[in-house]
Amino acid sequence: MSLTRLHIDTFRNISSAQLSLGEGINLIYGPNGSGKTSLLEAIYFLGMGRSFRSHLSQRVIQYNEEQLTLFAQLSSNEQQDKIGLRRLKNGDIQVKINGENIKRLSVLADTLPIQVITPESFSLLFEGPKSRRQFIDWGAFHTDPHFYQAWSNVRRILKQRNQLLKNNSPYYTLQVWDKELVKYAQLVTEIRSQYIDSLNEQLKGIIEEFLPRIEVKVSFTRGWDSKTEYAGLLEAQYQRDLSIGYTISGPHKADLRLRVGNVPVQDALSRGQLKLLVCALRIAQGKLLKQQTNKSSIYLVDDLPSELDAQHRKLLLQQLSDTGAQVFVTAIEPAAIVDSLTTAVSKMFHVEHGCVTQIE
Ligand SMILES: Nc1ncnc2c1ncn2[C@@H]1O[C@H](COP(=O)(O)OP(=O)(O)OP(=O)(O)O)[C@@H](O)[C@H]1O
Repeated sequence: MSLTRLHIDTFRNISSAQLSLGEGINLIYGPNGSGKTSLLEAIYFLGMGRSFRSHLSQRVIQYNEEQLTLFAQLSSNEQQDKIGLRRLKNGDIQVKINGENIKRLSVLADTLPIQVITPESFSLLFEGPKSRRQFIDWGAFHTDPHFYQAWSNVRRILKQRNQLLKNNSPYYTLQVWDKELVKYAQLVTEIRSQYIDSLNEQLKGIIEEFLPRIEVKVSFTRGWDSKTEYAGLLEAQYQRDLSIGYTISGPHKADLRLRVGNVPVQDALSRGQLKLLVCALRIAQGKLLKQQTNKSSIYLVDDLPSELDAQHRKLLLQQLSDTGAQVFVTAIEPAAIVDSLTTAVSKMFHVEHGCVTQIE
C-alpha cells in the first residue's frame, strides 16, 4: 500500500503542492525552515486528523487562512482509494473517502497506518506511560478488529464511573458500570497482551541487528496487579477511588516496560542506542502489521542524518526498505540519505520556502 498522489493546500508554510509519489523511499530535502517536516506532518494529518507536532490542530492552518485541504490517492492491492480532508479554523473537520463523508477519524487511521520516527521519537521511552500506551494501542488497533470498540467502551465507562465518584455516589450505583468495565477491560488487556507477545517475536531479530549483544526485554503491565481479579479490585479500591474522584487502577494505566536485564533501558543504554531501540520497535510494528494483516505502514522519518551515525543510518534505511513500506525521509542535504542507501531513491523532492519541487 502506498500514496501515489498528494495535494496540500495552505498547510503550515506550504501554500500549494501537487505531488506524484514513489512506492519506496521518497526523499525530501531542503534548508532549515523550508517546510520538510510540514510535508511529513501533512501526510500524518491526513491519516490521523491531527498533528504529531502540536496538539492544537488549528496551528497547522497557514497563517491568515481559514482552512487547510489535503487530498491523497492511495493504491493497495489493485485498489485505488481517494482520501480528502478539510480542517477549518473553527475546529470543524470534514473527511471523505472515495467521495463518502466519514464521521469517525478511526476510519482514516485504519486506512492509513502511519509510523513516525522523529528526533522526538525516543521520548516514547521517557515520557509518561501515555505515549507508550499509544505505541501498544497503535498495534492493537491495526491488528485486532475488536480493539477499537472495546477500548472506546472502556474510556466511556471510566468517564461515567469517575463522574459518579466525583459525586460521592454509593458503591451500588457504580456496580452496574463496573460489570461492563470488567468485561471490556479484560478484552482490551487480552488483545494488548497478545500483541506484545507477537511484537517480541518480531523484535528479536531486529534488535540483534540494531543493538547486537544487548538483550532487551519488552513486557506489558496491564494497569492493575496481574494476580488480582479486576472486579474485586474495583470494589476493594472504592473508598480510595472515592477520595480522589478517579478510578486508580485499570487498563487506562497499562504500560510498556523495556529492560536490559533488570535495569530500565533508559539507565542501561546510551542516547543513541535508545534512538535505535525506538527505530527497532517501529520497524517491528510495521513488519508485524504486514504479517498479520498484509497491510503496509507508511513511515515518516524526520531529520534522520542528525540522529544517527552513518552505519546506523544505513542499517535503518535498509530495514525500512525490507519492510516493503513506503517511506518519506527528510534531510538537509540529499547525499546524507543517498549515500546510505543500497537501493535507489524512488522520488526526490526539494523544498524551499514552502515550495515543493520534484527532482527528476
Ligand atoms: N501555520 C503556519 N503558517 C505558515 N507558516 C508556518 C506555520 N507554522 C509554521 N510555519 C513556518 O513553516 C516553516 C517550515 O517549518 P518546518 O518545520 O516544516 O521546516 P523544516 O524544513 O522541517 O526545518 P528544519 O530542517 O529546521 O527542521 C517554518 O519557517 C515555520 O516558521
